[in-house]
Amino acid sequence: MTQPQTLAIENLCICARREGQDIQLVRELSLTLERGEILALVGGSGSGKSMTCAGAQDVLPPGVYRRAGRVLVDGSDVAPKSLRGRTVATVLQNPRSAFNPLRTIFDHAREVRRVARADAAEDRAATIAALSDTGLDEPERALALYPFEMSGGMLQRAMIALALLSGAPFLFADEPTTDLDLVVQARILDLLEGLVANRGLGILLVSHDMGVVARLATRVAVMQEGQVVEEGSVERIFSAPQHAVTRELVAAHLALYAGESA
Ligand SMILES: Nc1ncnc2c1ncn2[C@@H]1O[C@H](COP(=O)(O)OP(=O)(O)OP(=O)(O)O)[C@@H](O)[C@H]1O
Repeated sequence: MTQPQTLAIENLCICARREGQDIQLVRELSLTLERGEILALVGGSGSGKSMTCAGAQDVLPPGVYRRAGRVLVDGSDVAPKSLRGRTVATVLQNPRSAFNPLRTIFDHAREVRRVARADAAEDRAATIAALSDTGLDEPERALALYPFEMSGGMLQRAMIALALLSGAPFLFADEPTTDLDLVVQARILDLLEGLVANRGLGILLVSHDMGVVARLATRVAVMQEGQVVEEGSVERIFSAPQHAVTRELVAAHLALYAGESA
């Protein structure tokens, strides 16, 4: 089966019901993600980045709903919830909260492979291979570990391994390095970069860290109040930002960078 090359979100509108009124959290948002690229979604806190990722897969929190919008894979309409774990894998900010504390890493891996309809007889070998691909030490031993027995960096690698096991061609990575120390952060970024280069994954990277964006992204989409206000290549966004929000984000990054190198 050939893998899809393009994932498009069109005209996504997400609302929350508050005191009998609809509040728009994401407004007419459209984005296209290609295999082999990292599209960074940036913007201030509350601008709608996480809701966009959740809404595109219909995994919205209670009280929040998708009022409009469609998702297309290689130009064909698909049901957003059908993307989960098959076309799109997700890596979240706090890996500890994403794992079931009562289940081992292998239990999680088996569940991912079940959703991906993979051959159960190969679960163990495939899981060891995926854990090893993420650079986790002693992958065989990691199979039997519970989340509380692992560090944040190990868990983030395990979460990325689960994403690989799903075989999904696209990855939504929502602040994947925010809770990690700088050394582990750099290793996880290297790992994500490698997955794009070696496996041709397409990554939607949600980040508030413009340093991470400058290092990893191919393109950047900037959000404000639920809308994409600017989109362009990473070079153009940093060299000639057009929108006030983009200019602010770039200026804040450059000020920090100047401070660090002083
Ligand atoms: N469970 C919820 N119910 C209703 N509104 C919510 C809920 N969670 C978030 N929101 C609102 O949705 C809007 C978008 O939030 P979202 O989490 O997508 O922002 P974000 O850009 O990812 O921010 P951050 O960088 O802080 O994670 C915000 O106004 C937020 O207050």
